[in-house]
Formats: sequence, structure tokens, C-alpha cells
Amino acid sequence: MSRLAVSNLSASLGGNTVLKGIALSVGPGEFVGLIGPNGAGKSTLLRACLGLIPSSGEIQLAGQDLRRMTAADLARHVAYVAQDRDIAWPITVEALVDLGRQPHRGAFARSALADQEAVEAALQRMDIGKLRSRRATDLSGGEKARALIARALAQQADLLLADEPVAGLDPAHQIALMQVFRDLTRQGTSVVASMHDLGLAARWCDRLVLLEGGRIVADGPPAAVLTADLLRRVYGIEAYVTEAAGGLIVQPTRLAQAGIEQQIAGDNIHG
Ligand SMILES: Nc1ncnc2c1ncn2[C@@H]1O[C@H](COP(=O)(O)OP(=O)(O)OP(=O)(O)O)[C@@H](O)[C@H]1O
Repeated sequence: MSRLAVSNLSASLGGNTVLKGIALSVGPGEFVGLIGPNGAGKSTLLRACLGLIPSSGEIQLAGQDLRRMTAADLARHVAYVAQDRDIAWPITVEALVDLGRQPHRGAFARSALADQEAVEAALQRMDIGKLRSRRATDLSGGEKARALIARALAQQADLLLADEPVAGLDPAHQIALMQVFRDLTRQGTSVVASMHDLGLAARWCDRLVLLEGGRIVADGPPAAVLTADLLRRVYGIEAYVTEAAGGLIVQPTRLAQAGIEQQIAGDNIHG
């Protein structure tokens, strides 16, 4: 059964239709990268799948109609890392991560062993064990991002939706996060992460979904989606793309239009 099944999904914001007839199914253990230019609709799609914005069409989570699920049901099935990293309260990092356990217990219950283990595992996975006693509001941007991802990991939901989770992370923590997501998916969790880093998306995701103007224009293995033609057409870039041990390598190199202009200039100089 799909962890997430969306069909004919459309959504409007501020009077504009920003998602148009989206169909998407994510199975157990898939690591899906949601890619596309600024404004393509990636955040809106993730938010619609959580019922955070009004939408039309069908959205099922773990076989249940999203619009019939209670907040508690939803929190047991799906964890979310928002693009916005604002942390409102000066609670400790450990207390912040522990909030991820809330769906698993009553509001005033004491933390059970399973909760403590989940929090500890999330702190270690995101390499923030040594920050556990710091106030979350005092962390650096990348540290805040890791704390918020840890909170979502502690939730131990079957589906994790993460909006630009690598933004602001240093290269080591970017790779470590990709490894965490891959490990989770190999254990059966499904991950959908929006990403701008095409190199990371190419190398780590099982599947890429490319959005443009609120529509899905490609959906498949990285090598099928990150073609020179699609990169030029959708992003307006040229890229170095090659198969290598360990996965596809994609390195954007220049603007497609600028490339044409340079070629013309070069032709004039040499011609
Ligand atoms: N509250 C809003 N009111 C009006 N338009 C909105 C609103 N929120 C988003 N939009 C528009 O919806 C479109 C999709 O936005 P969205 O944030 O989903 O894009 P995105 O692919 O996540 O972009 P980015 O890569 O820049 O984060 C954009 O054109 C954006 O301007």
C-alpha cells in the first residue's frame, strides 16, 4: 500500500493556481527527491499533502483519506520538516526533539523508555548530542535545522516529508543527512525531500519528481529525470552529468542562455 497517494491534486494560493492536476504515489522504503525551480510548487505540494492548505483532488496517507484523519492520526503517520526554521520557544534542544514524541503519548505522560531511546537516536543521528542542553533559540542556522530534523526523526513516522532539509547544512552534514535518509528508507520509512542541490538529489535519491509551474514534468530514476534536455528546459542550465561508481554525478556548470550568448561571442571572435 502507498504511504502517500495523490491524484488530481490542485491548489490555489492568493488567487493563483499553484498546483495543477498532481498525481504522485510513494511506496514503502522510497527516497523521493522533489526538485524544480523556485516557485515550482514543491513546498505547496508538501503542505497540501499535510492538509496545511486547502486543495482539491484525492490525498491518501497510509490508505486513509487525509481529510478524514484527525490531527493525532496524521502525526502518527507523517512527520514534517518545514522550510521555515523559526524556533519560537527557548527550550533546550533535547526538549525540542522530545516534542517529536508527543503523538505517541498523552499530553502529560512521563517519557517512557521507547521515547527516550527515540530522542537519543535522533540526537545522535543528527550529530547534536553535545548540543542537547543548549537553548534551541541560540543555535546557528545549520544547528537549528539539524535540531528540527531530529524532532521529526524522533516522531518515527512511516512517512517523512522534508522541505529543503539540506539548506544551511555544511557539506559533511549534508552527506550525513542523505545517509540518514537512505538508512531510514532501507528500513522501510518513506522519505520525500524537496531539494535544490541536484548533485545530492542525483546521488542519493531512488527517484526524482520534477515540478515546473505546479505540474509534474518528470518522475523516475535520477538518470531519467536529470537529462541535459530537461535541465536546460526546466532550469535553464547546462550541467555535467555522468554515471559513476556510487551513483549519478550532476554538476550544474552554466546558464543555458548565457552559454548560447558566449558561443555566439566566441564564434564572432574566432570567425
Ligand atoms: N500564500 C501565498 N499566496 C500567494 N501565492 C503563494 C503563496 N504561497 C506560495 N505562493 C506561490 O505559489 C508558488 C509555489 O510556491 P512554493 O513555495 O510551493 O514553491 P517552491 O517550489 O517550494 O519554491 P522554492 O524553491 O523557492 O522554495 C509560487 O509562485 C509562490 O509565489
